[in-house]
Amino acid sequence: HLVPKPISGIPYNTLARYMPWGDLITLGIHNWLTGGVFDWFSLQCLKHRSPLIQVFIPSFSTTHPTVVLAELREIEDIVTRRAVEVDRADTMHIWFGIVAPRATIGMKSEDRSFKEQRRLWNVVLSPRFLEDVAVERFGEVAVKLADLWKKKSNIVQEELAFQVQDDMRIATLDGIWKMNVGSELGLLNAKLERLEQPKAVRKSGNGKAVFSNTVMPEFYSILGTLLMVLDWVMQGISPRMYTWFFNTTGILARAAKRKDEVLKRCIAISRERVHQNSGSEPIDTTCALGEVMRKDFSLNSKASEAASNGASGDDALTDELLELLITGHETTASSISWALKFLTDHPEVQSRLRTSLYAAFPNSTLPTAKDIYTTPLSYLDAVIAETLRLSLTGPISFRQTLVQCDILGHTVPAGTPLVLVTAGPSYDSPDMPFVPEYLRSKTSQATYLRKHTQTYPIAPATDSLHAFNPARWIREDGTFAPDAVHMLPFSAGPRGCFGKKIALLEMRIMLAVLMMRFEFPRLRKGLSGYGAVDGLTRRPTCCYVQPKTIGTRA
Ligand code: HEM
Repeated sequence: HLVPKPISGIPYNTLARYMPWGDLITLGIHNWLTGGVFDWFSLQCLKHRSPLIQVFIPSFSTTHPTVVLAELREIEDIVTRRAVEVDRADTMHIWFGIVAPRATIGMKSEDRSFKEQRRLWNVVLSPRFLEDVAVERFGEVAVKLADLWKKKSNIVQEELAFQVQDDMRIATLDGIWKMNVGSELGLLNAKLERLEQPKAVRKSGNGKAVFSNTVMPEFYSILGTLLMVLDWVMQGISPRMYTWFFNTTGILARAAKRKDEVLKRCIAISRERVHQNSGSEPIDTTCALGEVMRKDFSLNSKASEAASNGASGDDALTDELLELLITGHETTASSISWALKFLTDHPEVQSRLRTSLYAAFPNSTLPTAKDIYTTPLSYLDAVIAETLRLSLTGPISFRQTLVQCDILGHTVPAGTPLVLVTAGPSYDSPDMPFVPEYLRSKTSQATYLRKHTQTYPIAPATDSLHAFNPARWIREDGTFAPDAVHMLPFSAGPRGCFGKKIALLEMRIMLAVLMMRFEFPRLRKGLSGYGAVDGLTRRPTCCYVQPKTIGTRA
């Protein structure tokens, strides 16, 4: 046999045991034919009609099979209550290690550096930072994105549609940069300026326009190279081979060097400002880095520690900052793009959303970002929840068993990689075999008893789980019901999404501003496909809009 010994009793593809690359070839073919990777894991569970299967993927482990779990209740139990047995997978460290080896995303939760970094960066999740800094920064970006689309639609006289994934990506990157670093990255500005120049439209016809390329600030291409490397390493047959290739060709080294120079300069400026003020005053509340430096300063002066090698060392800070820039823009860009697609294809939902926003903000001007953040907006929250449910932006979490443990009645050895399919058959294929209670972990059973609730998705009987219907998240009294459908789009527990609060506030502000400034008419079939490609997230391949400016509120 060419792959590790299977775990007894857990289904697997028999042929894969006799193939040098195990299941990787079929996964590769699936990816080549469909652009998907994440859904392949769900398909294997459906094929074996089991929520627990094993696959052989040498790039995840050459010594253990990879166990795939697609059962939401058990996944939630593992990520929230079994952190002593299961932690972040080594593969994540290999993948992210290529661009940010000291970033927490790849570290085990018990690592000292993980704890130190998190202690510093947790400041960005404080209610004060979210309301005073993050909301303001994303508000500025949302308005600028709307200005860009207004200009674009004026140029095409509101008669042609255009793709927006790229605009979304640069807007979310501008936003997360501003929130973290405080300065302008200038990507939306560059696009706005390009529209002032001749030949703003490269080509048009068939109901759509393609705008000319823009020369972007240097950091954009540096980050683009790092993301390309990360994408290849994550999806490639052998992460080590790609790491070697990118290292020997110098592609990675050049981008990494420039990235270090840029980010370390930002760190140095923030540190200098805090030191000049002896760290005592809340001087730099305009960005995360300022907050982190202030916290670092006070921790270090209390403990009289040197600030050079720990979490506050520049290398560690640079990697963590890069991690947040990467995880904090592509995820939200994909999710907001999916939301726009769903809303464009469901005019009745779009108009109900707009009406609810007008009711909440009856004045003729646009509400401020803070108003959008602090006002109860049930239907907007429902649209966001429904988008997250259906878009499957980050449908998989990677873990690894630290010790031998039981999963759904099977003994899984220590060191086994786990692929947790949060957005898989357990909530969109109700015909998966029922899991008897006795097979579940003790903590899962106890929680179930305590909650006394049905934890599987409960959709109204008349409504298909595949339909985009935000109303399923609205209670009879009109309030938002966050638990209407059991789902984990951000995973959960100590290693769930660090940026969940930021993502939700960003989606709220962006969608409210865009919906109050534009109508997005339904487009012809060729412009509304639902194809997707998987990279760091599941991204739509076709996301056209044809924004029509709404008069008085613009
Ligand atoms: C709609 C947008 C987003 C979605 C759907 C999403 C989803 C996820 C998921 C599924 C994970 C894996 C969790 C696990 O392994 O259990 C994750 C991790 C993470 N996310 Fe997000 N995310 C989003 C936005 C953001 C934003 C805006 C940030 C940063 C500001 C961020 C930062 C992170 C970080 C740092 C991790 C690693 C956490 C750790 O290792 O402890 N995410 N995210």
